[in-house]
Amino acid sequence: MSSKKSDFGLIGLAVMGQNLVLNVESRGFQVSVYNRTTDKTDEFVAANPGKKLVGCDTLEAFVQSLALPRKIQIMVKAGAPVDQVIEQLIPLLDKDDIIIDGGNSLYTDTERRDAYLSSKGLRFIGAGVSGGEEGARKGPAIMPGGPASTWEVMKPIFESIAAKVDGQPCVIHIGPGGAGHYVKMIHNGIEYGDMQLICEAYSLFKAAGFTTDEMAAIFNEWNEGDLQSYLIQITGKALEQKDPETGQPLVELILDKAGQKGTGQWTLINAAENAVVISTINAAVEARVLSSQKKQRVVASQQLQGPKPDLSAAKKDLVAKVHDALYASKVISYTQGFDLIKTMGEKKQWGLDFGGIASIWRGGCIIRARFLNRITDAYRTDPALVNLMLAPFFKDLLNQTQQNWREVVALAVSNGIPVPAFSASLAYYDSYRSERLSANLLQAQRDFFGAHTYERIDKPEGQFFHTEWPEVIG
Ligand SMILES: NC(=O)C1=CN([C@@H]2O[C@H](COP(=O)(O)OP(=O)(O)OC[C@H]3O[C@@H](n4cnc5c(N)ncnc54)[C@H](OP(=O)(O)O)[C@@H]3O)[C@@H](O)[C@H]2O)C=CC1
Ligand SMILES: O=C(CO)[C@H](O)[C@H](O)COP(=O)(O)O
Repeated sequence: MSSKKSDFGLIGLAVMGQNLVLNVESRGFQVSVYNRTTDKTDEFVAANPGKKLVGCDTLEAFVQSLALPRKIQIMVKAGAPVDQVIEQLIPLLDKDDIIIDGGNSLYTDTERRDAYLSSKGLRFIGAGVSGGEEGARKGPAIMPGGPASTWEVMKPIFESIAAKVDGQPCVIHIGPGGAGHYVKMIHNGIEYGDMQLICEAYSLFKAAGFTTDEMAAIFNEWNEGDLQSYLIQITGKALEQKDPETGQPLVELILDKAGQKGTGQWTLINAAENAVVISTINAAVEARVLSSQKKQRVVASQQLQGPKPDLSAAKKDLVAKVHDALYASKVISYTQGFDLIKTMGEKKQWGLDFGGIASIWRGGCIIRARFLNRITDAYRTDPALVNLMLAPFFKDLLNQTQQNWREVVALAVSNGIPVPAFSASLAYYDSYRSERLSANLLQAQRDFFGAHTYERIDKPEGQFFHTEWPEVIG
């Protein structure tokens, strides 16, 4: 073991932890590592000879191997394991040591841990990390939350390991307390939306008779244009992949039951609590839920009738139309995600920098995409922007794409092809741009059955009226 104290320590050597350690080490730092199952520590260190790694079989040895103030990142399963590791660390640490939780923790857990560790004289950063295995190794996007003074201590390491776009590291101090994990949660919600929109494009192409290789070529081409993004890129690559056993496109052999670990659902709960509409993300989460009910769907497919999907007649223009439907729906999804971030940021007084958040998502993370430059510009031009759709670039884009977007949704609906995220996005757009909705009738209904009162268009706002409606129960 090196006699020099390590610059950084990491607990939790699963896929993310291992790759982050290699990333930090590659930037010139010595890193101590610990994993509950100690064989994994030994295997990891043995698999990486010649690197500045210090493998530790006990937490005591791990803590003692670190330079003061200690900087310890936890990369274990989110939830109770994080609390367990923290409890084990507390008696071993000195005042002002820093614990960083880099997992997908719920932001309210982060707030609780922040207050608890602060009461023990320790410093805490809750940092969302995105980029998967490859991002962790080569440069993730990092969303750290916690005291600004603690961020300053961590900044050199975080900035050196983060992805770079235009020379800028994909990490900024998001805000105090749980702000970092909150923004990571919304990132994941948006990730769900992006993925579902791509899957809806795929289902339309399938119904039009495109082969898997043709679809791969479409996504590869889209990745050269406005839709350029990591998720479009990997979709093209995934569609190209052949199953070694059968030679068939692998994607067509994968069971259509989506998994989820919970960050999308947390986003929905938070949106409901804050009365913010995130219908595209909502549709994406619910699409995963319905997909997972495979047995029920198989039974229903034999009992519930609908049109037989056939878009072959529309095949010629379909690629351009679906491109626009996807692009417009994606704008809506980010509009809703940023609306939620803005609402919570204001409620919690986090002082969030929306342009900065969009800018660090341009690299390293799963939702990295060319069009995040446009969101960055929109918020840098007008940090108080009420709704992203109203920024000049997005307003024009939605005007230009909407005819194709409407045609795609109409085509899907008339062919019985579920496009919940495309259609929810379009409904949001049409609702938001409606000067008058049907809520006048809804208010009448509320007043009718519950004397809930209503306002009138011909009287000042804030005056409430009640009508003695006719009795309907004899
Ligand atoms: N995988 C991904 O692409 C991404 C994951 N994340 C998040 O990063 C974190 C780590 O993810 P990932 O690398 O996938 O690993 P996992 O979420 O699969 O967690 C496995 C690690 O947690 C450790 N662990 C589990 N329970 C305990 C416990 N009670 N005490 C101590 N250690 C425990 C395991 O140790 P042992 O070996 O002993 O079982 C192992 O090191 C998670 O919060 C995840 O949500 C974030 C971005 C992307
Ligand atoms: O955090 C991530 C990327 O940023 C993970 O990849 C994400 O947790 C995957 O979520 P799910 O398993 O729910 O699809």
